[in-house]
Amino acid sequence: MLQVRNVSRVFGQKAAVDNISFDIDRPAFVGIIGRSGAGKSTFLRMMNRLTDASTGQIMVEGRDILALKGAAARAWQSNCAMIFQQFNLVPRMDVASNVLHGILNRRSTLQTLFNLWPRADILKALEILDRLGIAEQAPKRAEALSGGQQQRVAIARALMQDPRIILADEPIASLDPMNAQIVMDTLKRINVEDGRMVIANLHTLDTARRYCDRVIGMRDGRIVFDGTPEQLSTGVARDIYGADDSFNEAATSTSIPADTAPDRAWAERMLAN
Ligand SMILES: Nc1ncnc2c1ncn2[C@@H]1O[C@H](COP(=O)(O)OP(=O)(O)OP(=O)(O)O)[C@@H](O)[C@H]1O
Repeated sequence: MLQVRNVSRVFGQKAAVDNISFDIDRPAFVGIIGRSGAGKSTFLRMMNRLTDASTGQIMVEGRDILALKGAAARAWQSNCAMIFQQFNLVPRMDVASNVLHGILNRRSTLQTLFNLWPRADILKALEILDRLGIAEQAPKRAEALSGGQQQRVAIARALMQDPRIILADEPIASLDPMNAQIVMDTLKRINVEDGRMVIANLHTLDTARRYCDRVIGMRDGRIVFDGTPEQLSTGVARDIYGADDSFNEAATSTSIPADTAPDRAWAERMLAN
């Protein structure tokens, strides 16, 4: 599905991402972990073409998406929607319009000017909000919602684009444990039920272990771990984070209660049904 080949991004003298390569061959839930400055955001931003790569290729269905220009690059961006730590909604705009903004680039200037949306698009937006459990929030201003609800609106906006891949840059870093769980559950559902690949930068080990099929560990721009959550031992984590023996996993925990979060066993049951 996706082949990352020798991708680097250099800022001045420093390689933020340093010659990384890996393949993802199915619509998996992939977590990227690493300490601050490891290069996680830069990688996601290159995938979404928000940042140019210095060298390398990212091949998707035989096309190097890093080489796409103009309309082709924009089409790729709507195929791999991105969600951010700070939600990036329009605060004073109502929730439904925020969701519809996911397809803003498909509208004419005139439609945009008069805020005209085809009925089918409005119904689709409401359907997505309903699926994510926040349909009743549709008329409210985005700024009136809790952080967890706002992140679900951002996910709804991403789904409006009907993307094959969802890139999530620290999607729960601003949320309390309960809302973090709701947002991670939502991303997992989309991954399992829709078969959309999710690549999420995560700053907590327990979340990566619980929700991901595969975890990639980055340190100083390089991949230093690529394996299953089971292989992500404390020793491996210590190495990824460049920590010493005093490394304490609890310091990277979201405190999502273990007995309530849907885990990979849950996802496997869903897939089996
Ligand atoms: N636009 C930029 N100009 C200069 N340096 C940058 C730029 N963007 C990122 N960097 C540098 O690249 C390195 C990697 O940053 P990046 O944001 O990708 O790391 P990260 O792992 O996502 O960290 P965090 O978890 O703090 O977001 C850092 O040293 C950062 O300062």
